[in-house]
Formats: sequence, C-alpha cells, structure tokens
Amino acid sequence: MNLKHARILVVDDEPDVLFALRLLLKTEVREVVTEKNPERLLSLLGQQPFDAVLLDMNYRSGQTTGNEGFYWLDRIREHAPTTAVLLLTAYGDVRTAVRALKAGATDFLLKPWHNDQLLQTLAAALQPKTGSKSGSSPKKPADPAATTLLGESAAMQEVRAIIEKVAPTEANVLLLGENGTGKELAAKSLHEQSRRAARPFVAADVAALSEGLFESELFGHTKGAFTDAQASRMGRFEAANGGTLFLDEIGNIGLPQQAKLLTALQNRQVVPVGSNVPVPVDIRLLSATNAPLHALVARGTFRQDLMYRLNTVEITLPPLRERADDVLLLARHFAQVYAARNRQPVPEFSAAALRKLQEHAWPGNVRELQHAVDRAVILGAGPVLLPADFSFRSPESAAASTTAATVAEQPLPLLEVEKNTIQQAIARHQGNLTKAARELGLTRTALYRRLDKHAI
Ligand SMILES: Nc1ncnc2c1ncn2[C@@H]1O[C@H](COP(=O)(O)OP(=O)(O)OP(=O)(O)O)[C@@H](O)[C@H]1O
Repeated sequence: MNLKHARILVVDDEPDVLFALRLLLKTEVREVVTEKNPERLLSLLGQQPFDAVLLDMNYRSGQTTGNEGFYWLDRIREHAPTTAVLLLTAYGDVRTAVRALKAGATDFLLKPWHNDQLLQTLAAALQPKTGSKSGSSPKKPADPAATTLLGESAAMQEVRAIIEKVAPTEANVLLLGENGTGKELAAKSLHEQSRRAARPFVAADVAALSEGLFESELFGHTKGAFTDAQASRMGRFEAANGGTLFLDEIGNIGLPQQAKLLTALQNRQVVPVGSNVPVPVDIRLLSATNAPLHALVARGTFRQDLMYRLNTVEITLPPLRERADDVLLLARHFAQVYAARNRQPVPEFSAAALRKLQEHAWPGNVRELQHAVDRAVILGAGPVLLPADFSFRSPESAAASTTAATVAEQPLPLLEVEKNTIQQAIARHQGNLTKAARELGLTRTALYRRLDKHAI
C-alpha cells in the first residue's frame, strides 16, 4: 500500500512525541490519529480500520520493561491481525526490539528518529506480506524466509550435523547463541527431523511472562482461577503433548519460575492454575537463550539442576560476523524470498553492496540481515542493489553508529525537531500564525504555548 493512502494510529503517552509524529505524518499519509491513552486503543481500532499502529512500549503508568507495550501489541494482533504494528523503542533497547519482532510486531522505530528513515520503515511495513505460515506459535510474524538453516561455513555445517544426529533422539536440547543467530529455526529443524514431527511444535517466549502469567501460560488455568479467567485454558505443555515444547529466552526467568518448571519436568505433569488435578504430559523439551547460562548458574541466578534437565545436548549457533561467506549466501537467499513475496524481479547485488554487507558486524545476526535485505528489496531504486540501499538500523547497529557518528549526523533531540518545525512553518507563512497553526494541526493557543516554551 502507498503511504499516501494509509490510515495511521499513533499511541504514545508523551505529548511531544504525538505532536512531532502528527506533524510529520499529516502531509504524508491519508489520516493520522494520535492517542496518548493506550486504554483507548481497542475502541479506536473498533471505530475504523487502521493500516498501521505506531505503538510506544512504555507508558508512564507502567514499568520501563516494555511489558505494557507487549500487552497492547498482543491485543492489536488479536483485534486487527492485518494491521502493521511498529514499536517505538529507545536507542540501545535491543532486547525489547528483538522481543517485539518475535511477538509479532512488523518492525520497530528508534527514538529519537530520523524523519526519512521513519517514513521508509513505515512504507516498508505497509507493503503486502504473503506466504504467511500458520504455525503452532500464532503470535509469530509471517516469516517466509525460514524453513532451513542455511549456510556453508564450517560452523554451520557442524551445527546441521549435530542437529541431524540429535533430532531422532528424545534428548532435551539447549540452544545457545546471540539474538537472531537461528536458535528457533534450529529448534524447528530438530522437531521436523524428530519422531515427533507429525505432532505439535509449540513455542513460548518465557521471558515475556510475569510470574503469574508464566504458570497459566505454561500449565493452563481453570475457569475463574483469577479475575480474567472467563474460561478454562490449556497451557503450552498440554498443547505440545506428544510433540515438542520450545521455551525461548529461558535464561531470563526468575528463580520461582525455575522451580515450577523443574517440578513439571521432573514429574512429567502439570497442575493448571486453580486446579489440584495434575495432568500428565509427554513433551520433548527444547530451550534457547542468549544469556550465558553457565555463568548464571555460577552466580546462583539459574538453578544448576534445571540446567542439567535442559542441556542433555547443547548446540551453540555461531554469530554471523564469524561466518562472512554465509552473509552473501543468506543475502541472496533473502533477496529471492522477498522479491517473490513482492512479485518483483530478483535484484542483483553490486560488488560494493556485497562488500558493505560482508564488512558489517551484524550485531543482530541473521535477523538483522534478513530485515536489511527485506527493506532493500522494497525500497531499492533499481535491479541492482547498491550500498546506499542498505541502512543498518537495528538498535544494536544504531547504538554503535551513534557512538561513531559525527555530531552533525546525530539525530536531533525531539524538542529541537519541534522547534525547527514550528519555525519553518511560521517562515513558510511569512509570520502568519493562524496559517502556521493550521498547517501544524494546532489551535492558535496551542501554538502560542509552544512559542512560549521554545522562546521563539
Ligand atoms: N541459518 C539460517 N538460514 C536461514 N534463515 C535463518 C538462519 N538463521 C536464522 N535465520 C532467520 O533469521 C531469523 C532469526 O532467527 P531465529 O528467530 O531462529 O533466531 P534466534 O536465535 O531464535 O533469535 P532470538 O535469540 O532473538 O530468539 C528468522 O527469520 C530465521 O528464519
């Protein structure tokens, strides 16, 4: 979809953010609605369809973990599954951005933002996605690229060989590696090559679950077990019965959750919240973390007995920067996938673009490369992708490049953006404040308040 035809909803409790985004978007999109109270989100979605929601992750009333944002992301996915959701996250907030993508967000936007980059990301998010894969993990975004662990580097060949060997056994496998290295893909591959392949593969991101939610998500709950429990619900263990349960971000759960998990694994049964009747479960457990689990055990924040349950076999996925040849192979693969998805001819890569890709450190690993190619395919100017078509803007890269950037290249603080925008509008209308206010989407009084604030 063309940006010009899009209806956009922005939800953030910072009035300055809403103001700046309204200013930026009102001339670029068909309609922009701003809202500072996330509680109104669902009623707004019910009143009219939106093509994209720009959603802040933290609200003043909530914590700064982004959990409130995740809650609202889930609600949007339930109520408006075709609406693109772009999360507004702070620079350097890598974990939140990665979790957001995994929880079904279309993309993320960094605060403070570059206007051009924000518009590009929004335009890319509005492109039609096809090839959506229905999986047992319904919150996952459509991921047409993921079927096989690709890579011809020695390290990846070794990973595939171990997977092949371990998959047909009943061994619990712990997958280690940085974010985006392919741990979940490896888990799916283990399941697909196992004797349980015809049974469910159920994934749960346990880091996203608070202590109370952890139990009800994994073990289920009975009707009336807590205020919102209007019906009984089966947990992930039961849903995976006969198949494979994949627990992602296992290194991030607290000691109380660890104890509950260990009990369920030892007894091979779960007790739904609100019930005292144990339910037997037959699952193969795969788990993953980017945390240094052995160090956490040494520090006493992760139970050793639980780790021994999880890591009958350990597989470490190597970071992408250590397998430069795989970068090109994966880039070409993703270019094919995304060109097919967008019904476009498959682009070539110029030699300079390939060099740029090989020289980049890929802190977000394969996921970062995948997104970089996705954007380049959509926004690239011609049949050959050039270095300029690749902007590395994962939070990790952004944080790294901000450190290196010259002062002139650094994004302007939001207040300065607002001040500049107001000054430009006033100049465009030769000092006519009524016209400037109209262009800015403000009342004259609101404009006066801002003139005062910025001492203009
Ligand atoms: N070797 C690979 N070949 C093809 N695609 C890959 C490969 N590794 C990763 N991917 C793709 O990269 C994306 C990220 O992979 P995945 O979700 O498996 O990483 P992860 O290590 O589980 O990440 P996280 O730690 O953030 O959970 C997925 O879309 C996946 O399909």
